[in-house]
Amino acid sequence: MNEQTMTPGERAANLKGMGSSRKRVEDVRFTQGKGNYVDDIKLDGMLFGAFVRSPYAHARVVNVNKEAALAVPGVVAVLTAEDLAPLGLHWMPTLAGDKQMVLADGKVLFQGQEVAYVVAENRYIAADAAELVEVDYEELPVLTDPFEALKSDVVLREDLAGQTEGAHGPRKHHNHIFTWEQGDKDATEAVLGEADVVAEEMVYYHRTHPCPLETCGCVASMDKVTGKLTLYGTFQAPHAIRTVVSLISGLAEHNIRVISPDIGGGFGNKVGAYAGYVCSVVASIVTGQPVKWVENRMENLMSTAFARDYWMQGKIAATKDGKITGLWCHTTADHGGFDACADPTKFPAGFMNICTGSYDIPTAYLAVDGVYTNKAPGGVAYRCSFRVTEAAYFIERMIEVLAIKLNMDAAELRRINFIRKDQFPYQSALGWEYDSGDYHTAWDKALKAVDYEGLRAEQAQRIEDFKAGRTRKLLGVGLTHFTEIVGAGPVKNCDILGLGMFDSCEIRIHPTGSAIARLGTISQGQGHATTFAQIIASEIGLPADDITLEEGDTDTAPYGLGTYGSRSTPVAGAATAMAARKIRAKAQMIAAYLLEVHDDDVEWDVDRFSVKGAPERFKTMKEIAFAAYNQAIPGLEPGLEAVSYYDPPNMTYPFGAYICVMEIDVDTGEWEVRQFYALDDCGTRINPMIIEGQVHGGVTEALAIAMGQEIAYDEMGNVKTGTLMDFFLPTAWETPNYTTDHTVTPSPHHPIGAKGVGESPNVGGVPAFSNAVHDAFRPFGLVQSHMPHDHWRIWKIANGLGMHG
Ligand code: PCD
Ligand SMILES: [Cu+]
Repeated sequence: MNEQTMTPGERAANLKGMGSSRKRVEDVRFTQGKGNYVDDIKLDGMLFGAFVRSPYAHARVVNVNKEAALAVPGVVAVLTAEDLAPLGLHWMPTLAGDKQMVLADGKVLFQGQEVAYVVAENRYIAADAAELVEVDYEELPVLTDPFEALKSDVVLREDLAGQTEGAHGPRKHHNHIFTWEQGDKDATEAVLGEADVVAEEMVYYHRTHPCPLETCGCVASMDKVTGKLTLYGTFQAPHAIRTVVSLISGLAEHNIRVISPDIGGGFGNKVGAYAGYVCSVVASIVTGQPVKWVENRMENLMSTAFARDYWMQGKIAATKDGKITGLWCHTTADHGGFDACADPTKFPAGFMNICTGSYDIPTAYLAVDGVYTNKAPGGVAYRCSFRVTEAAYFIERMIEVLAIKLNMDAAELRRINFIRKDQFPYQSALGWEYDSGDYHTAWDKALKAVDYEGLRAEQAQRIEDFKAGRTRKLLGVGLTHFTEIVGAGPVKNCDILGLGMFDSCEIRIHPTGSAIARLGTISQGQGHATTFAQIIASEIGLPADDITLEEGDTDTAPYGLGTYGSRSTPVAGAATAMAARKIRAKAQMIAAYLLEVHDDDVEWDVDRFSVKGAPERFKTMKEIAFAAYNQAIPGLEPGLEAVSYYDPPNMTYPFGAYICVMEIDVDTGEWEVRQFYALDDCGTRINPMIIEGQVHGGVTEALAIAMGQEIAYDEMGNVKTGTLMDFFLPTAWETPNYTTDHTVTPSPHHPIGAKGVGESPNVGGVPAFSNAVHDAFRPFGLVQSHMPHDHWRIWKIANGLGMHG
């Protein structure tokens, strides 16, 4: 084949552009063990830092004695709040505008809180010496229940005592953080008062943890000669970290270089700033040597950002034939000892106001109260963007509860309430403008794929058999139709610490027709090097294999807000397409010059510009690239590169229909997923194989959360699930087979029509699994029970329903 004879289709396939299941280019390195993670970084004279952490959930720190630790050979320094205070570094601002102690100053608020930081020649000495730091604690009463906390006389945050205004408005109580209200309270209450039917329920989404394979860590290296600080770390938002480090340390931002090397899974855990980063930076400045800090698994589970812990009281109103007329929700959000949620500033409960879901609900009201307790701070993500998982779980449970009350089929109840295709762009009662959707088509496709009618018939037979004593197993059909909101976001309403949430891409085409692109985002396993090259390949006609992608080095990448909230495709993906289009526009002028025709007389054709009406006269992108560096073209600068900073006009609203078929043994509480069907609509699909991988991963995490995973505390505030012996991570053994499917409803405002997908499977998966458990017991009277649905809890449901004789 040569360039003259190849058909446009063949030339397009050669590019491996959008729509191709191009193999992940990252994996050649990863599968050979050649990844380069933070812990692989070894610098000359590097020291190691380890924390002394509080064993108590609430206690006064009366005294810290470092002497024994300092006497250990190889120990270089032991830092406490007292050492940091004169530098103003004993606290740091959280992403939610709260004040978090870097090292405990007089008091600890959760088990595992950082009290002292030991710096030593290696990790072993640091750990041994940390054990020798003597801390005198005076125990205080512990509050682990947010409802109790709001009533208690015990003041958790003494530093805020008497402060009636918080970062998000007035505080009602000394353990209260904020109240956030959306929608129309009076109108919603009026609707509830007049409705034919109102279903009411408390929906609890337990506390869990992203638990990436690689824990959090960093290496701080202060070069005293150049005055430059290099900070390597597991950062999902490297540029934001650079700005934060500059603001809190006083170092000029141009003297800080932040590098995120390979990241072994982020899942939201690596968005925030941790005490370990600050202490490592200080230690490197003080000692003049590089300092590494890497958490162990227990530290990661106990002290870094948790997810969820939302108590959602709901009321849903409907006519007697099932048309929903109103939704009311009051959420009590347990934020732990500091408010460290990673939400855009104006959204203290994230995008929880997407809780009207996929339904056309005319009137709604949402209030969220954030509360301090003696638990670890965080409250970020874990495949949910900003509290979207909680919102989807809430509405998908409320729909089921309403179906019970109406004695209706839950699939039909959804169908009659879906936002119709012709209603998009749809204005929701809680303030969002959904960009596009076609819920009915997706729903019908899903029900048909699993033979929904057949399943219900089988279930009816099973119930009969169970009642007649012929089986001890129940069958549950878990339905979910979710609507996600990703791509934060428009600078007009989304910022983190004042930084607008745009994103960026810079592309440079080399003379020989290959390229490098740099983005403000950072892959943690999503495969950006593969997919973003595909966008460029389609846009400018150079093979994806000839495009290098680089992320995560703030000295080279354009400023961006990072990767979380499935924002990379909606925001940086859009920037990538826009930058590529700038290049194509310049290429058009170069081509016209070379072909000696007017700019308007050439047209784009896959990988080249050809003369209109004379397709045999053309210049390929490769030829154009060379010309850009080799010819003096009148009126044009040499070179071929472009940068785009993209501020999206709106979020994108991916959606999906998930169905889980589950068998449950009422005597043992054991469950088995017989079938799991996941239909996702993320608009234009860049790489179908990567999407499928994202869905497999996200549904598996959903299985974990719904069926067993929990960060549980006892009444003393001890973390009961601080190891992987107790914290459920599914292995291949527990993971069922998934069937993936899709529809394509492009985003009307995104340059290539793509929406995010990474979070969707978790948002949709959790309610699908949970609804399956509930559905199995529905015929026997179960309305609502709390996750995680481990064997013991399922057994208790069966027992409570009198099924054990
Ligand atoms: N339409 C479409 C979309 C998408 N895609 C693809 O897919 C992926 C994803 O994307 P997105 O959705 O946009 O997202 P991003 O931003 O990138 O990412 C993020 C996400 O992602 C996920 N996934 C994953 N994977 C892995 N492997 N690892 C990890 O870590 C992770 N994480 C998780 C999470 S959690 Mo957050 O942070 O919580 O908020 S959020 C999140 C990429 O590659 C892309 O390109 C395609 O293809 N197409
Ligand atoms: Cu999230």
